[in-house]
Amino acid sequence: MSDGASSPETTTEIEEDPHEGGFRAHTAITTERGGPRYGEFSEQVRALMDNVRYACPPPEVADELIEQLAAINEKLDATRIDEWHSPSGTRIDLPARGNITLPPFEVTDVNDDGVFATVTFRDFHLGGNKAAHGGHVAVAFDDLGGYASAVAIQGVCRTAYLTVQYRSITPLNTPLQAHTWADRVDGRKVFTKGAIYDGDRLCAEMDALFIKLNPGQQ
Ligand SMILES: CCCCCCCCCCCC(=O)SCCNC(=O)CCNC(=O)[C@H](O)C(C)(C)COP(=O)(O)OP(=O)(O)OC[C@H]1O[C@@H](n2cnc3c(N)ncnc32)[C@H](O)[C@@H]1OP(=O)(O)O
Repeated sequence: MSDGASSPETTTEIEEDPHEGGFRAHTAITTERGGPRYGEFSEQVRALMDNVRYACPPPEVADELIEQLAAINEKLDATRIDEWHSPSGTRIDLPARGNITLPPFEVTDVNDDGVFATVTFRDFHLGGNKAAHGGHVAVAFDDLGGYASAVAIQGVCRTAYLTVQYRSITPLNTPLQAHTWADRVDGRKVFTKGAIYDGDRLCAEMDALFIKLNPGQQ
């Protein structure tokens, strides 16, 4: 995130922050949870998913991998904590805030014109014929649109609807320019728009409504 970027109401430590409803009343922001190598850890998981998407392991390799993956999962299972304290989704120093379920993006600016980010769809986001799956494009819009809405209304929002116009192929493994912005705010409603470009070429557009949650709202 760029210096001086504005952000929704945030907190750097949530231990004292009351858990109000399904979302926190504040957006947790951290840079240290999970330790200094959490970014590398996340990237290894993404590389795993990239490889799995294209892998065709012979049976003896599958046998070996299943054992290794089972051991890894056992080790990871022992480190699980609750969602409010997990690094995933709060590490603003990492791609997609350290959330490996999102297409990795880096926020380059947040200002009065909205949120600007570079998003790169990976091999594991493949829809077909080297193009990103449309659902993953919507996921990127949901998170970056939610971010722009939260900044505009200074509070955590949930998506009421989100539509995507797929204008041209969204390529994989290519840094794309994403922009989301609040077009209009009406009470708790934030009408939000977005676009993803590959250079000058428009890949997809978003039209969405985000609603600011009331205190305690699920
Ligand atoms: C730095 C880190 C950043 C971090 C930034 C991180 C960003 C992450 C963003 C992720 C966002 C998600 O994925 S959220 C997950 C996906 N979304 C959901 O699960 C939401 C499920 N739906 C709901 O929970 C609910 O329906 C809500 C909260 C959306 C709305 O319910 P509500 O709060 O009771 O509000 P309600 O009274 O019904 O509606 C309020 C007003 O909105 C209108 N409205 C409500 N829904 C709709 C609709 N679909 N289409 C049109 N209009 C609607 C109503 O008519 C009303 O207008 P009026 O009468 O006032 O004029």
